[in-house]
Amino acid sequence: MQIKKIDDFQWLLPRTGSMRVPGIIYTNESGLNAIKKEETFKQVCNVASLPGIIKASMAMPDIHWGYGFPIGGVAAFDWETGVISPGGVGYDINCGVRLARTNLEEKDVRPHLRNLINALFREIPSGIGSTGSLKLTNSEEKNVLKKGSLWAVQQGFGHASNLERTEDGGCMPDADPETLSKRALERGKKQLGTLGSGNHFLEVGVVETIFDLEAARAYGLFEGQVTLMLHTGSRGLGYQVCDDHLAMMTKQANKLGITLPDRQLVCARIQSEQGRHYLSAMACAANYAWANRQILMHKAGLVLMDILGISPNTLGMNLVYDLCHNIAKKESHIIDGKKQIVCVHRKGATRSFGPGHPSICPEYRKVGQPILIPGDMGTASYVLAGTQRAMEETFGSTCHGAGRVLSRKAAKKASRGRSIQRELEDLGILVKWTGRSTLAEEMPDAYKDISQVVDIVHGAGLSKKVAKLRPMAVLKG
Ligand SMILES: Nc1nc2c(ncn2[C@@H]2O[C@H](COP(=O)(O)O)[C@@H](O)[C@H]2O)c(=O)[nH]1
Ligand SMILES: [Mn+2]
Ligand SMILES: [Mn+2]
Repeated sequence: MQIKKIDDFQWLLPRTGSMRVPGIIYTNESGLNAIKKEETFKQVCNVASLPGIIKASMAMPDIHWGYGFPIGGVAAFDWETGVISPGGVGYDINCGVRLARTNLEEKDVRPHLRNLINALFREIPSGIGSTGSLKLTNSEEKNVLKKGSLWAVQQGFGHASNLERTEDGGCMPDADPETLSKRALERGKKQLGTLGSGNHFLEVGVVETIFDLEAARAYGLFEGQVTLMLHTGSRGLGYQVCDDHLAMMTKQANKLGITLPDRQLVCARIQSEQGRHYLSAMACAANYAWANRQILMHKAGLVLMDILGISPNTLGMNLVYDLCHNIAKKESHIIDGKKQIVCVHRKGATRSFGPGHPSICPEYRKVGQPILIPGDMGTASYVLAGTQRAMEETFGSTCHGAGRVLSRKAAKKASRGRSIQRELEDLGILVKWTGRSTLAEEMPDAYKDISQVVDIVHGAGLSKKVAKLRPMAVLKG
């Protein structure tokens, strides 16, 4: 497959065959070598062949293979003529990250760390298929699906001020619970307030370095500060929505009038009944995920206060931001000098809206929206800020994590004969986990070097480095 260097951070996959637009990969020379080129480039090119795609099929430096669309992929489709694809959103609809800051410093927490991680492990249900203490009635579940984070706040989980620090206020419009299958609703009733499995985590961290003082001040971050980072999504409900709609769209794939290069790219016109049906169900799952993260972060704050024996004022917990990295959104962007309404698919990619964007809350608007980039449980995570350049080049998007370099199977093999827990403890990081293979599959070597990935999006101007966080204690699914 042909690839041409555009500059130090951008590579072009020129149009060939059925591609309607070119592919663009954001990475550098060494990042390019780390990508499994055949399978991932092919996925970028396949996405470029879908109807209504605008500008380019893009990939961020954390790119790796995904179902149909690559993880780390960004693609925008014209709202009138384009398509929506469940594989372009992913199975875990609105999987995302939220970060809370506290008034505490490492020295306040370090002596209690073992008790803290044990208590978090007790209080936050985790693992595949885990169920929570919240058992929803049918009508309560429908309210969750319609209201998202607001529902959680109304039940006493967190504060109303959290909403404006959540992407889209923690609620996508047009969420109609009647679009969900019985099975999806059934799965959702028992799983609200649970972390999930494997890659999902709750992490106690500390701000190690500040790169951009003005943005860090706006976000309320300072060196030595203790933070809580949460990564989870819409659990079995979101999975079921994706699965249901893949099956429905596959049945009616002939309606699209094109031959798909890969069956996993199955999609529907945005302006079709099927397209609208999926978007409404996706919005329900997105709202469920926001409520889930709102509940879990509140619970984590209660555990911190209990273990440290401190008051809410001493803890001073405040949401920095909450973002989704598996979503399709109706957005307005300037394309070739003209405003255009598009459906931006970000699958393993994060919104990166720059300074002045009206959707950013007033405290952050001057510096751009916060972006939360988890790395891995043994290295680091980053806080970045959105940029104008991202608005111009990538429909306001950047990377979402380090991205895997080892498959789960390869990671398990590479961990044989090692104690990942001990390796992490030697670095001062405590870890508790639920799944039998989680620690091996999720070990730091399974992921790309987060600092390199972040240096690429910073160098490419898609987002700006604000702060680096170091993990202290990690709860994994
Ligand atoms: N700080 C931590 N980051 C982690 C951990 N496990 C995974 N990760 C990073 O999160 C992203 C999430 O990507 P997804 O596609 O799996 O949703 C992943 O790429 C890693 O970089 C962790 O325990 N702590
Ligand atoms: Mn997820
Ligand atoms: Mn995720």
